Parts: sequence; C-alpha cells; structure tokens
Amino acid sequence: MVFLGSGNMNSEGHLEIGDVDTVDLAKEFGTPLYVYDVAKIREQATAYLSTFKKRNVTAKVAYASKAFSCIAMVQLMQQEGLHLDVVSGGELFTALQAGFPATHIHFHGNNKSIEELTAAVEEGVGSIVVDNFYELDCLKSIGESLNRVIPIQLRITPGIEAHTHEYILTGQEDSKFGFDLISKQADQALHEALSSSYIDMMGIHCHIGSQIFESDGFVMAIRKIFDLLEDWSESFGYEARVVNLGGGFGIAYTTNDKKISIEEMMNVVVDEVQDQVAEKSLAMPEIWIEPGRSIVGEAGTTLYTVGSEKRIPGVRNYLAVDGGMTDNLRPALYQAKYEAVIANRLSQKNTQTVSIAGKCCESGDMLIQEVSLPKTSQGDILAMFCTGAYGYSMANNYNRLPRPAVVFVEEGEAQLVVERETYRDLVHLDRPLKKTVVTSF
Ligand SMILES: Cc1ncc(COP(=O)(O)O)c(C=O)c1O
Ligand SMILES: N[C@@H](CCCC[NH3+])C(=O)O
Repeated sequence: MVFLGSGNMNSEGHLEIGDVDTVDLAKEFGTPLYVYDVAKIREQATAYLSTFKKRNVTAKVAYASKAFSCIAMVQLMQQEGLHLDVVSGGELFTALQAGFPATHIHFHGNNKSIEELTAAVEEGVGSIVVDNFYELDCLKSIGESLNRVIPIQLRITPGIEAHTHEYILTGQEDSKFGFDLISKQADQALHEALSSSYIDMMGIHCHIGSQIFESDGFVMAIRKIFDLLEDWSESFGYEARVVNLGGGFGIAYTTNDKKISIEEMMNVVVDEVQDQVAEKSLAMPEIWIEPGRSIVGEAGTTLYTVGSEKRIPGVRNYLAVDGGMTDNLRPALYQAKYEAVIANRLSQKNTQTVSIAGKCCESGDMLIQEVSLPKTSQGDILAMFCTGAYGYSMANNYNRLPRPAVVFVEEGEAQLVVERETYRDLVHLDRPLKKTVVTSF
C-alpha cells in the first residue's frame, strides 16, 4: 500500500486532499506549496479534547503555535476550543491579530525580553511559563509597575532523556530550558515566586522533548513532578492548580514509524496523574498539555514541481525539485525521513529509486534520501507527506528563495491562508548604500 498521508487517489489517478485535486492546486497556486487538510487538524484537536472529556478530568489543550503559526491557523484553533502556546513576541502578535483571546494564551521562551514580557502582561496573557530567575525578577517588577498580579507556571527540567533526536530533547539536566531539580533551582524559584504579591503561582510546567513515541518518558516526568509537588506541599505548604506536561507527542512520518494514538497517550497521562495524586494525597490539579506536531504534522503536504535529473550509474539518481531546505529544514537539521509520491501519477507503478534534492546551493540540501517512484518527467508534481509541523514555521530565505504559499483545503474548497513571498518581499527591508561611489573598471 502506498502511503498517501491524509489524502487519497481520485478517479484521474491524482492525489486528492480534502476533496481537492492537488494537481489543480499546484496549477492554481504554484509550487512549492504547503497544503493543509483542515479536517485532519480538527480531528487531532478533537481527539485530545474528547479523551480528557471522557476521562472526566479538567484539562486544557494549548496548541504550540511554533509548529505552524499564521492567522488562519490560530483562528482554526480558536474554533476548535484550544488554548494557544506562543514562544515569542511575533507569535503573540500573530495570535492577537487573529483575535485569539489573550486569556487563553500561554507565553513560553527561555529568554523572553522585557518588551515581550511587558506586552504579554499588558495584553492580559493567561499564563507565563517562567524559565529562569532573570525572567522571574523582570515579572515581579513589571507586576509592580503595572500593579498587576501575573499568573505564572514554573518550568522545570526533570532530568529525563526521552527517546528522540538529541536536538529536540529538552527534559535532560543539561538543558538551556527551565529550573533544574538536582541543584534545587526549582525550590528557589518557588520560594521567590511565592514571596511576591505580584505573582500568582498557578503551577508547574515540564516539556521533555519532541517527536516522542514511548509513553514511559511522560510517565517518568509525571512521577518527578509529583515527587516535587509532594515536597513543595510539605516544605512550602504549596499546592499546584495546574500541572502542564508540555507537548512532544510523536507522529508517524513514514510507514516504518510506529504510531501511538492520541487517546492511548492521553489515557496513560491521566492514569499516571491520578495515581500520583492518590498515592501522595494531593489535590487533583488541572492537566495542561501543549501539542504542536501532533495537531498539524500529518495534516500538511508539500507540493513541488520536478525539475532536473542527474543519473550516476551504480551510484545514485538525483531528482531535483523547486524547493528544499528553505521550505523544510528538517531533513538537513535532524536527518528527518519523509515519504513522497508523484501526485499526477498515482496509478502508475514505481519503477525507480531516486533521491529528492532541493535547489539550494548545499550538498546537504536533500529532502529524501531514497524513495520509489514511477518514471517521472519535468513538470510532474511531487507530494511530500507529513510536512505540516516545523516545515513552514522553520522556512527561510537561504539563496534568496521566496517562502511558499500555504493553502487550507476542506470539503472540496481551497483557501489561500499565506501568500507566496515575492522577489519584492525579499528586498523590501533592504536599504541601499548611503554613499554612492562611481567606480570605473
Ligand atoms: C515548551 C514546549 N511546549 C510544546 C512544544 C510542542 O512540542 P510538539 O510539537 O512536539 O508537540 C514544544 C516543542 O518542542 C515546547 O518546547
Ligand atoms: N523544530 C523541531 C521541534 C522543536 C520543537 C520545539 N521545542 C522539529 O522539527 O522537529
């Protein structure tokens, strides 16, 4: 069975997503093109909310907008009843421009600036996830100068190494994020938070990393958190209203990736929290989570146009497309694996193994190392699946390539939600040299 992401084959033998022919999308909007299956995004969001509802626990699901942020995406999350996690002034601005209620926004980051923190407090952001002592100090003075009590969570690093790529691990002791447990930084942070009348210490936050399949890392993190909460209850008389477990729930990028369903993962989380609460005789806190990848990853497909070919007999066949590490940095950065098809040749047999090259001036700009495809021609449309998370959001202008357009498809309709960058956009921040010197060669 050929993997078609969230799509299927239509009667013309073309890849269809959200009842829209992707070959038509490529014609209408050009390539590279990010296509999001809105029904799939809604399905993922619902899976989180309905699992918590079924378990009858109070929970908040905040979409981690770093995975993919634009105004339409933020609005979609609001429609689905999710909260929003932002990690910068830019993501916050996008959310507010989208009309997202500030009270449902959680603000993250390991080095938030005073300007970002002040804006977040002035806008009335629902919670600030505090990462370090500097930030705690800044918030105390911002609270005092604006005469506001600021709701916060303290981010701790539990000292856990989850099974994932080392670049996207965050819960280990040697991490730039959060307060360390072993050296008792977390205790000190709690002490400082509780001693300020401008800080409302809502609870504790922990994010162990991203693209994690095994539930045991989350179970271990929950145990560490509740050991700490038991200790804080005894030493400080402190009781957390919120336990935020971050995001990190993995998705299947390829047919070889094993998959754990959202329901299964959340049930493990709820079971463990309930067990810990009972074992330690603590009050049941609200469970907050912040999934990004698992909400949008599988819903995204990138369409490229096939261009040049290079065949090196006995070595490798390169097939180049009109994008690359500029629109999807993940293969170059994490050796991430993807699957692809030729969207206009789904009914044809695979007859060749090729490597998909990007068009950037880097040998490492390879999108897929080996994929089986039918015979291809220039102008064919290559569809690469599961590119919805950390694809467009990490897109860049290396080699001055304009960033792609993004369309949402749902029930047979396509809507442009991010326009394609133009060459003019590429130079619009540039300013010419002040001094003009006439050089004669
Ligand atoms: C603090 C925090 N929360 C949530 C997320 C979202 O993670 P993911 O997209 O893997 O669900 C991240 C990214 O790893 C993060 O750093
Ligand atoms: N950008 C990473 C995930 C980082 C998650 C943010 N803490 C990826 O593409 O997998």
